[in-house]
Amino acid sequence: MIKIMALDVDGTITDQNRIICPEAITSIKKGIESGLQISLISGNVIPVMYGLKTFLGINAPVFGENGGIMYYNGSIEKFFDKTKPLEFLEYISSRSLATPYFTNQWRETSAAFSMDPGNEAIVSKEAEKWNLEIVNSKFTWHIMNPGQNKGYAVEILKKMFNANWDEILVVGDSDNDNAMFTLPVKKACPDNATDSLKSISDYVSPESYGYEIGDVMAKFNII
Ligand SMILES: O=C(O)COP(=O)(O)O
Repeated sequence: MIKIMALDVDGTITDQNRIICPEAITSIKKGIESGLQISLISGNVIPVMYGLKTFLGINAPVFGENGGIMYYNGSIEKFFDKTKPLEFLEYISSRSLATPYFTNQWRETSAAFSMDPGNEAIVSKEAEKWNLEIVNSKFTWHIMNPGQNKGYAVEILKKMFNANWDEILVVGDSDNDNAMFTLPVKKACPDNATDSLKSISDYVSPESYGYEIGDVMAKFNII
């Protein structure tokens, strides 16, 4: 039986323009009413996650910056530091390889940027030299510390709610969701997910951009 459902945000409960899907909100509400713990794990910043948790009535902790920071029970917990990601961002920006993203003013554990697709290989190589990780959410590139990823957040949820791996269901659509899909949890994705996530999912919904949430819940006998 599924006890915890961890959802990515952008592209999973929203469309390509980040507009939240009303059907996803309804499904989340039904899931919570049926006794499920629902968490959101995003690359986005913690003030946004705090807003989503508050206004959608999310009951479990929410995570920002790909698992680097958590909001729960009125407090924020930071698991990583932003010093090195910011130094790296300064370095690649000074070489005109990247443009810092305005949301960095609210980031506490990582840094975000945009870049020309032609720069991806060189920036990845540089990040490796700096012992940092870069990942793309399809919306933003993120610079993170080693071990900072959405899988780290799922492990925190597992401990917090004393769940077995097979009692956790993750749903995501893009590369920054890979780390939670490599855990021995149940995995589902919308039809708009990357081929790599689809290939390792237990269930690929025919629905996309938030419409899959209700379908996935029905598939796993949640609602
Ligand atoms: O990169 C972002 O800000 C959003 O990322 P998400 O797909 O993890 O929600």
